[in-house]
Amino acid sequence: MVAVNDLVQKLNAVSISAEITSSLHLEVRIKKGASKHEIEKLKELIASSVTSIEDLYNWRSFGLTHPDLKDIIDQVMIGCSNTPDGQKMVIESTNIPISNVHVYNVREGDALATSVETGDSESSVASHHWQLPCKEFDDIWENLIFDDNIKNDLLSFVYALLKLSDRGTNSNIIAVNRMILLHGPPGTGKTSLCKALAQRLTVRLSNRYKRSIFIEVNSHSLFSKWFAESGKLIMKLFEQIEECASDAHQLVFVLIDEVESLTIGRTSSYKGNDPSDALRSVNAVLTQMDKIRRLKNVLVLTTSNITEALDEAFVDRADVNRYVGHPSEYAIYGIWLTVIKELQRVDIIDQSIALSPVSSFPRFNEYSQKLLVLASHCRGISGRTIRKLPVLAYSRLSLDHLTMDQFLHNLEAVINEKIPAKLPGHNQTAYEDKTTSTIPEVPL
Ligand SMILES: Nc1ncnc2c1ncn2[C@@H]1O[C@H](COP(=O)(O)OP(=O)(O)OP(=O)(O)O)[C@@H](O)[C@H]1O
Repeated sequence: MVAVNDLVQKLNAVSISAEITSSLHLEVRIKKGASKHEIEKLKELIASSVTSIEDLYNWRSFGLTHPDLKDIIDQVMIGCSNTPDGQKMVIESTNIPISNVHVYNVREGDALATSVETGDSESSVASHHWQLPCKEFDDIWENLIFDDNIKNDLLSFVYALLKLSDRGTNSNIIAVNRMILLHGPPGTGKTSLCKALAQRLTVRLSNRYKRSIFIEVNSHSLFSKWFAESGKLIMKLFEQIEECASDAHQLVFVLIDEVESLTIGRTSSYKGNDPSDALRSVNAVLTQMDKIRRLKNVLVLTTSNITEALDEAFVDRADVNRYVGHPSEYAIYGIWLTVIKELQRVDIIDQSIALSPVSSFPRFNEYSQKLLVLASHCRGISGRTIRKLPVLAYSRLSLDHLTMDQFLHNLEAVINEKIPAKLPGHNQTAYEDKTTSTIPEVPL
C-alpha cells in the first residue's frame, strides 16, 4: 500500500527536465564563519549533490549531507518560478546551470532607524534600513503560503522589471515604474511578502549588485504627526532614498506600508484636516515617485488595507497591483504545517507523526485529514490570526511535550473558543468572502 502511494506521489511530482532547469535556481545559505569565496568554487558539487535528494519541494529549504558540504552550508532552497509553490520536484537532469547557483550569507542585527529633521529642532524616525540579505527576512519566503501563484508571479515580474531597467530600455517606449502595490485586508502577509521578495531578489541579483538595502518608510507616523509639514518631510525622506540609490552597485528597495495614509484621495479629507494638506502630500509623493522612477536600481513596494482610498494617479503608476486575500482552508493547512513542523523540530509536538504536504491532497493520513477539517472552519480569518492558533493550542496544556492527538484536540478547542462564529453553518460576510480586487489586476 505504501509503495502504491509513493508511486502515485511520484507521478504527481513535477519532473524537472533539462529544458526547464534554466529557470531552476539554488539559493545556498552558508554557515556563519564559512568562506563565501571558497564555497563559490564548489557550486558544481552543490548542484550535483542536490539531484540525489529525494524529498525536494519547490521553494522549501533542506540541508546537504555530503561530507564536504554539510559543515559549511546551512541550507539550500530550490526555487523554480514555473512550478507551484510547495510542489514536489524530481530532478532528472544534473544540468542546473552554475550561474543559477547563488551562494550567500546573511547579516545579523537590528535595522537602523533613520530620522529626518522636522524643523523646531525636532526630528522624526522616518524609516528603518536593513542591509540585505539579512537573517530576519530569510525564512519569510518559504513560510508564506498563498492560494494563488503570487510569489512566483511577483518574483518573475519584478526580476524582469529590474533586468529591463538594467539593460537601459527607453522608458518612453517601455514604461517601467518599478513600483508594485499589494492591497487587501490586514494581516494577510502583504508586508511580509515585500520583505521576502526583496531578500530573494537580492540573492538572485548578487552578481549584478554588490550591495542591497531595504528602506521601510514609517508612513503612518510621518503623516499623522506632522500633517501640515508632511510635504516637506516626504521630500526629505525621498532625498535620503536618492542618496542611497546614487551608488549604482546598490539595489534599493523602498517599502511604503499603509500607503493610503500618504496618498489618501485628493478629494477625501484625512481625520478632519484641511483637504489642501492632503492634496499637498499627495502631490509631494507623486512628484518624488516620478523622480525616483528614473533610478533604475530602485524598486518601490507599497501595501494598503483600504484600496478605495488610494489616489488614482498613484494606483496608475504601479506596474503591478495585486489583491492579497484571506487564506483558503488549503493555505491555512499549509500555514499550520509550517508552525507544526517548527514545534516538532523543538520536540514540543511528537516528531514521529509526519503530516502530509498540501500538494499530496487528497492522499492525506488521518491526522492531516483532521487538520484540514479544522482549517475549513477558519476560512475568512487573516493569516496573522491563523499563525497564532497553534501556539494558543499548545499553551492550553502545561505539558512540555504533546502527542499529535493532544495537539489537534487542543487546536479544535481553541477554534471553538476563540472563533465560535467560524463553526460550520456560520455565514461569512461579503468582505470575508471577497476574492477579487476592486482595482483591475494587471495580468502578469
Ligand atoms: N499567507 C500567509 N502565510 C503565512 N503567514 C502569513 C500569511 N499571511 C499572514 N501571515 C503571517 O501574519 C503576520 C502578519 O503579516 P503581515 O504583517 O505581512 O500582513 P499585512 O497584510 O502586511 O498586515 P497589515 O496590513 O496589518 O500590516 C506575519 O507574521 C505573517 O507571517
